[in-house]
Amino acid sequence: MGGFIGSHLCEKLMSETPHKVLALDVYNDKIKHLLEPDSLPWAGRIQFHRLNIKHDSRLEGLIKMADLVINLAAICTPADYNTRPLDTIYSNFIDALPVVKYCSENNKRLIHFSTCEVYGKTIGSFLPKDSPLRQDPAYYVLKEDTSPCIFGSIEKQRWSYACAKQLIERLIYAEGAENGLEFTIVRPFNWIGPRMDFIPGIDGPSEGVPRVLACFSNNLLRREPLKLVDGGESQRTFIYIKDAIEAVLLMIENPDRANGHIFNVGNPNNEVTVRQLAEMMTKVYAKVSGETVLESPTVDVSSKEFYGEGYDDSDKRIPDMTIINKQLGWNPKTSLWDLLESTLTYQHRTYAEAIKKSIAKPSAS
Ligand SMILES: NC(=O)c1ccc[n+]([C@@H]2O[C@H](COP(=O)([O-])OP(=O)(O)OC[C@H]3O[C@@H](n4cnc5c(N)ncnc54)[C@H](O)[C@@H]3O)[C@@H](O)[C@H]2O)c1
Ligand SMILES: O=c1ccn([C@@H]2O[C@H](COP(=O)(O)OP(=O)(O)O[C@H]3OC[C@@H](O)[C@H](O)[C@H]3O)[C@@H](O)[C@H]2O)c(=O)[nH]1
Repeated sequence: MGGFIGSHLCEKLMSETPHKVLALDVYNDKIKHLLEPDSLPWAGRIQFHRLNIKHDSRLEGLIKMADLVINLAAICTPADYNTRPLDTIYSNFIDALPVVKYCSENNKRLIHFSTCEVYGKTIGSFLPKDSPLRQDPAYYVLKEDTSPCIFGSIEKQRWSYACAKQLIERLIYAEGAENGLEFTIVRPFNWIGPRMDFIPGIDGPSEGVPRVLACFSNNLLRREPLKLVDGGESQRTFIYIKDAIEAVLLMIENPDRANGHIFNVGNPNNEVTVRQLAEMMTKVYAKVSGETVLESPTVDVSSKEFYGEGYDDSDKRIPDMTIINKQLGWNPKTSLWDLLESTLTYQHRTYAEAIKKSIAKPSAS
């Protein structure tokens, strides 16, 4: 609950609902503004417990106290999947097991965060480059109940994350089928917004590689070219975190319509290639910061150089919205331009000064 999505969810639950939250995480920096000072209107409704779900005897007791458990804890940055595959698999599968078990044994409802990466690559990506079928949505739109999960070979350790998430989904589904666990599985499609990940060298390790929004924000803030991995040809649909949180709230408030379902949560109207994302972020950042655009705003880099051996990629990710639309009547609202404008305004306000200072006064090595 102390990460990017968790912080936005806590904010929503505090400001718009009467719910109480027991927030568990190893860090609380992103929810500090909700915990202090004691005079906040929701003081007493949110409690933070610093614990690692991997090994903490307090976990079962805390689950017993709750009506609903939301599991967001995971390693979920692609730079880790091929470089720390063991940690990635343990985090996304093994460490989630006690949460599922305690929910099942204590008859607690569980909302578990999976990922759109469980779909892997599209069927269309295996067709010849010039095949007209590549234009047919049947070959690329991702549907919860019919699309297959297509991963690369075992050497492509990129898929360690997707595979672990798939197995925990199957386990939760089986707990539902065999033991009556009440569950909802969420598959987020590139949720982005303020507080996502970290800016290397400012509030995270200098050598760290966060997800694309933070990588590109860091480049823009430092006036460096944005790095396009393997030409930036992969496609993604990006959704504003605040739109996505509305969907999670509907799941929380409507158990009868959400239980037993797997939901894609994304914005099919916001599709771009990574290259187009870089171009748009460059324009938006110039607008919100008042700074000029570099002569060469992007630079190509190979995935081996950027992520190391064993990287692979999802080619295209368009969520089918039929199930979430039917069950919860939810639709995303914010355009990519608008969500980048508010997010990059936040990035500029939060980090520009700190970056300037760090450049002027490099830390002693
Ligand atoms: N942001 C997205 O677009 C996206 C997309 C697909 C899936 N997801 C999934 O949503 C969930 C949340 O993602 P996020 O974007 O907020 O990432 P995040 O890294 O900001 O949040 C994850 C949080 O989990 C905590 N955590 C990790 N392991 C823990 C442990 N063993 N014990 C206690 N806390 C632990 C981390 O400290 C962090 O605060 C993850 O399960 C992720 O796989 C997110
Ligand atoms: O600096 C960069 C960073 C990233 N990229 C590219 O941008 C694309 C998006 O990268 P992200 O880091 O946002 O991560 P991905 O979309 O590949 O995966 C994410 O998807 C859903 C979640 O489960 C996870 O948060 C993560 O696995 C990839 O094609 C990546 O290669 C760049 O071209 N340059």
